[in-house]
Amino acid sequence: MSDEQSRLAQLRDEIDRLDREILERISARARCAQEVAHAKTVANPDDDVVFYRPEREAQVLRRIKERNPGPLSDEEMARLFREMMSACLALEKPMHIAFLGPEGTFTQAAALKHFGHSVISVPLPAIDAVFREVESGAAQYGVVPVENSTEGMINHTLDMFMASPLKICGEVQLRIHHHLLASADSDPPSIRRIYSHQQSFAQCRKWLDTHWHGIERVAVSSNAEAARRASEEPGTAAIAGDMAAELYGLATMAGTIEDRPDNTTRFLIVGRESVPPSGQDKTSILVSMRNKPGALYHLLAPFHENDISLTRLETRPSPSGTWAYVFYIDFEGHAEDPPVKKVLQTIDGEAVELKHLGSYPVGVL
Ligand SMILES: O=C(O)C(=O)C[C@]1(C(=O)O)C=C[C@@H](O)C=C1
Repeated sequence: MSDEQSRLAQLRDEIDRLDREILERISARARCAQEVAHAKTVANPDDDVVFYRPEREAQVLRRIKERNPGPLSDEEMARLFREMMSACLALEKPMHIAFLGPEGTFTQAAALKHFGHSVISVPLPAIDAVFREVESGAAQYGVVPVENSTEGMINHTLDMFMASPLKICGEVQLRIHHHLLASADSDPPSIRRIYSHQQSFAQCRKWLDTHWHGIERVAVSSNAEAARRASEEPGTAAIAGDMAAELYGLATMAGTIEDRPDNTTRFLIVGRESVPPSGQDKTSILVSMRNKPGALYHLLAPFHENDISLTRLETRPSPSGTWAYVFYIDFEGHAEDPPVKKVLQTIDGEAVELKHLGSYPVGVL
C-alpha cells in the first residue's frame, strides 16, 4: 500500500468513527424531542397542543450560525440542522403544510426551505385556498408569496389578511432562478410558444425581448403548470425553476435568465397561533386611518419617536369604500417589546382600525 493509500484508509476510518458518533448524537437528540412532545402533551391535556415552535427554531438556527467553526458555510450548516429539526418535529407530530401549488412551484421550494423535508406539503390551487385550509385546521400552517424584489407586492396575499383571522408566524426568502425549459429533444428553432406565470414573464422581460423577440408568450396559473404544458406540447417551452424542471423531466435551454441577479421572493408562513419573541423579530400590521390632512404623518411619527425601523409600507384600497385606504406595515421588533407596545397603543388611539397580523422571527435561512 502506498503512503497516499494508507493515508486515505486512515481518513476513512476516522470518518466512519465520526459518523458512528454523529449517529448516536442525532438519535439522542431525537429521543429528547420525543420527550419534549410528551412534556407538551402533559402540560396541555385539554388543549390542542402546539408542537411547532418557530421562535425556538429560529434561536437554534441562529446559534448554529453564530457558533459554526467552519469549514462548512453558515448557510450549509444551518441547512443540515434545519433538516434534523424537521425530522425531530415530524416525530413529535407530522405537520401538514399547505402551499400555493401545484407541486414544483417556488412556493413549495420556500415551504421546504423553511420547514425542512420531513413535512407533508399539500398543494392548493390559489392563495385564498391556502388560507382556508389553515383556517379550517386541515393544515397546521400555510405558505404564500408576499413580495418579489423585481415585481413588488403580491396584492392578493395582502388583501387576504383584511378578513382572515390567521396570524403571520414566519417569513422565508428564496432566491428565484428562472430557466427556459423544454423537452430534451426540442430544437430551439422549433419553439413557437413560451408558457410561464405572469410574474416570471415580468422578471425575465428584458432577456425574452432580447433572445425570443416575437415568440408568443402565454401566461398560465403557475410556473409548474407552464412546465407541465411544455412537457406535453411539442414546439413549446416554459420559464420555470429547478423543481418544476425535475418534476416534468425538462432540459434547460438557457439557465438563470432573470433580468436582475438578486431576484428574490419573500414568503409568509401563516398559522392559527401567535408566536412569542425570539430575540430578533418583525411585526406586521394593517391600519386604516381617517381621511384627514396629515393622516400618514400621524401614523408614522410614533415609529420615529420610538426608534423603530419600518421594513415595508404599502397602501391598499379599503374594502369599505371608494378612495379609502388601508396601510400594510412591517417593522422591526415584537408586539411584546415595550417600545412596540407603546407604538401600537398610540396608533390604536388614532386609527379607524388596527389589526395586528403577527410578530414573528426574522427569516434565518
Ligand atoms: O423545543 C421544542 O419545543 C421542540 O419541540 C424541539 C424542536 C427541536 O428539534 O429542536 C422541534 C420542534 C420545534 O419546532 C422546536 C424545536
